[in-house]
Amino acid sequence: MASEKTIEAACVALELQRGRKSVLQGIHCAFKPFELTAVVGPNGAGKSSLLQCLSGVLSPDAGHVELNGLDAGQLPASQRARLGAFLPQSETPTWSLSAADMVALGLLPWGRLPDREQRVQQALLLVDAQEFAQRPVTQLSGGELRRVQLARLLVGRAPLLIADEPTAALDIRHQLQLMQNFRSLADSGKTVVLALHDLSLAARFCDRILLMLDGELLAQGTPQQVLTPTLIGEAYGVSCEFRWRDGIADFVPLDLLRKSSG
Ligand SMILES: Nc1ncnc2c1ncn2[C@@H]1O[C@H](COP(=O)(O)OP(=O)(O)OP(=O)(O)O)[C@@H](O)[C@H]1O
Repeated sequence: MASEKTIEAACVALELQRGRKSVLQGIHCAFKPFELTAVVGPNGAGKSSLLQCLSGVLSPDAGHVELNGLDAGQLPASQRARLGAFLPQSETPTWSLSAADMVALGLLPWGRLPDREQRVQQALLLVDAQEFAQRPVTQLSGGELRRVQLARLLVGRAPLLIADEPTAALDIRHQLQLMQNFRSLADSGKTVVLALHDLSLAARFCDRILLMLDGELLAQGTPQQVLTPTLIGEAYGVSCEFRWRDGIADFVPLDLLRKSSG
């Protein structure tokens, strides 16, 4: 199990309570090798909570996560870390370690690999952050730091990659580069799950979309099946149009359908 090259992850009847609020209800979904999945939905819909359960950061109150058919909650933490890597939505560094050292933290689950330095350099290159390698992470801009944190996610060997809003702080060039990287990683057999707010990027790069609303899965399927004006209207309360041109989706929000509650 520890040396799995590909992984199928599944959420089975997940329920999660945070404070007094039920934030995940009856979640059933599966994530497969070679697939890039976007989890989308309005603020507070439960995307981060779902990703935190999938990665093992949170334990669900009911239901479970399966990794290649085994209950992930029963696996030792070290083994689970080798199977799935997770980038949380936000994280403020408190030590002034170098960017290269921060990236190397992503290799901890594998011990001291002989090609450690090479892997760190390759991961920094993937996110265009080689020039920051020796800079203290406390002195980077928000987007620069995010790219270093993304390199830490990408540096390891885990077959499951989970990232919460990975494009949020990035400029458009680095957003595009990152989504191309995630696409290539999925094409090479990784199982990739991203929470995204950018529906154009989700439609263009992802195989599957999970649309969440109020802790439930409102819809799941291909971008064409899920990103429809009806479903987007129901989830976000906006009217919209998707324009497709040469496989590139352009999501255009048109107007508010109801007063936003968020
Ligand atoms: N630590 C917490 N304690 C209590 N409630 C929480 C906590 N974290 C999140 N929540 C609540 O859980 C619900 C789901 O939050 P979650 O962060 O999963 O949503 P999200 O879809 O990722 O939102 P966003 O798009 O704003 O990041 C929200 O109602 C939120 O207020």
